[in-house]
Amino acid sequence: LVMNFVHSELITNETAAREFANEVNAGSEVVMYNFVAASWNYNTNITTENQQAMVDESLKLALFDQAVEANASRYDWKNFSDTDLNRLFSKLVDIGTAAMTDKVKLERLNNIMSEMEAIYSTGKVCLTENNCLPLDPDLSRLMATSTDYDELLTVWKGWRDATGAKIKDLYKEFVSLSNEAIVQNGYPDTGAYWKSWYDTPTFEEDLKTLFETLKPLYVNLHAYTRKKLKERYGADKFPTSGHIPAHILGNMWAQTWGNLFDLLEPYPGKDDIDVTPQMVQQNYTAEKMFQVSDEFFKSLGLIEMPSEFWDHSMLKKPTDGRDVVCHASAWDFYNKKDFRVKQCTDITMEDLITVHHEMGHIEYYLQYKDQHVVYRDGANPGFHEAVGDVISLSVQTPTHLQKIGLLPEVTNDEEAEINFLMKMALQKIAFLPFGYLIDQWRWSVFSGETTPDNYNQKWWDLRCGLQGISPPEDRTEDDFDPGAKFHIPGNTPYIRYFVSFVIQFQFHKSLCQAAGQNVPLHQCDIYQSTAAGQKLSEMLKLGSSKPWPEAMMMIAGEDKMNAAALMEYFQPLTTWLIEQNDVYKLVFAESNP
Ligand SMILES: CC(=O)N[C@@H](CC(=O)O)C(=O)NC[C@H](CC1(C(=O)N[C@@H](Cc2ccc(O)cc2)C(=O)O)CCCC1)C(=O)O
Ligand SMILES: [Zn+2]
Repeated sequence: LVMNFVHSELITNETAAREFANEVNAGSEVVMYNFVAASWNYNTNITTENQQAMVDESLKLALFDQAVEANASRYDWKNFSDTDLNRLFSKLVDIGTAAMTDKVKLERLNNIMSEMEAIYSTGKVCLTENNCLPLDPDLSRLMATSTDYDELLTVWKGWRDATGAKIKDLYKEFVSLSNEAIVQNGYPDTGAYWKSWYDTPTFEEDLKTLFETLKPLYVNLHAYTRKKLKERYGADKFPTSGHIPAHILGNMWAQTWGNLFDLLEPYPGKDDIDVTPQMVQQNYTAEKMFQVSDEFFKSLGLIEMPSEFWDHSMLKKPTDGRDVVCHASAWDFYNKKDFRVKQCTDITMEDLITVHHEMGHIEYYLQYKDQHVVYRDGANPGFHEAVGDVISLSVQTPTHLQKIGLLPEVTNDEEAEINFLMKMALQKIAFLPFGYLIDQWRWSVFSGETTPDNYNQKWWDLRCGLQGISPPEDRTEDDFDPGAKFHIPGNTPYIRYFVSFVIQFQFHKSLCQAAGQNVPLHQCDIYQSTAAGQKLSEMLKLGSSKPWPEAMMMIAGEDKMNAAALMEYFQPLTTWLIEQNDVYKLVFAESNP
């Protein structure tokens, strides 16, 4: 067969192009539904046949994407006069790792990813011969409540032996296959592709500026926390570097420190703003927690959860012995009808916050469901992470908790205010270096700057240098501590959370103004404000159809990420902490753990 390549001219007809895009949309909804449904089945029932079915669907999706890219490339889309059509086509041809033409390698890549996720999600730590505990809820509860230094160390180390160490070799292969695929999509490495979603040439500098701006708040909180932890565990347990051992912060990864509130509460004996006891006492169920959240969204005039959500979500850990991915997640089935949350919900305030976070994703899906499939995304990934957290900034205020019957009475004095801000800081400020460093590590791995023989060293350089957290016992390159954090085996990018933790305060400030709330930012509750809801939904409906600075301008009145709103929110606590910390600087010794 003589292959005669006809140098067909690029198609310039934009009406034909729009027609093509509409056909792709219809096709995408079917192929995406099949892939998401297969992923859902695997995540809610980890079996080899469900794993294979998911891999099969991801290969079909990749082939579909390759065909779309090939056909879209026949259009002269870069020169379209219709800027929206240009934007749409730029997304049609940008298919990520699906660009891998070698089917064997593409199948291997997908198999590795599902294998890493299975190892992580079925990981257990055996405290005694026949007492092996999973992360959710057992190990998480232990890390949150134990004050036994050695017990915490056993769990901390055990989790990393059961997950990270077992994932290391798979991850090396994953990195090279992912990079090989992404090069075929026109990017130098996977990290470059992930950063392209923010479409900002100064993105990394902007992030560094934000981090440096916020670092003093973190240093003060870190110094105060370390002082209190030394009182609890003894100063001899702390390295001379000024770092805090990683296993005593109330969380498996020391990413948020809210579970230390009992120790760190500045003025004990005030209102019990950790409403977990009230939730338990009022027989809260997982369902009830989601109904409380749904009611808040409805109060803003936003879209309520459809019946499919209630019929098909998995709102608590199954009791039939199935292995599931317990890590909470929200799901868009791309058929404009099916939207679900999968969460092994615990009856705690921490999980009530997570409920709102997941419902924020669902609200975004609902708001942009009539967009073209390629536009059914956040304006940038940070936007998607911010929606639920913005709502929960209002929900967590003592006045709101009182409105929904979880706080009997609210004391309005300086000390109660500092207590509240401390609780919020342990959730938001403590997180900032962690949210920042995960993809600093990953981008360096994808770019080749960090090679497999120093994966762990680089991880701890960042953990010590940026977070002031050090390993409670020696680590080697036989360990793979990044692999003990869901998003690494799960291959979920992470800088989106750092972005979210900054912009959610910009959104909050702007929605509070729209709601006519003339109170200090940390006391604002936008509950029942349809004006705030209107402003939020206008932005959400866009999905990713416009560059994110336009969406940012719509909702926040400025087109850049800006730490000012976060700093304004925490200002009273910042002042208090400086007084408490005898204003001494904290120096994290650079690289050595
Ligand atoms: C199909 C799919 O994957 N869907 C995506 C959504 C989408 O992309 O459409 C999704 O559901 N991703 C799961 C992920 C879950 C959580 C998470 O991982 N959080 C980070 C960081 C953090 C910590 C504190 C906090 O308050 C907010 C964030 C962590 O726990 O380290 C767990 C608890 C909260 C959010 C999520 O919802 O973002
Ligand atoms: Zn999220």
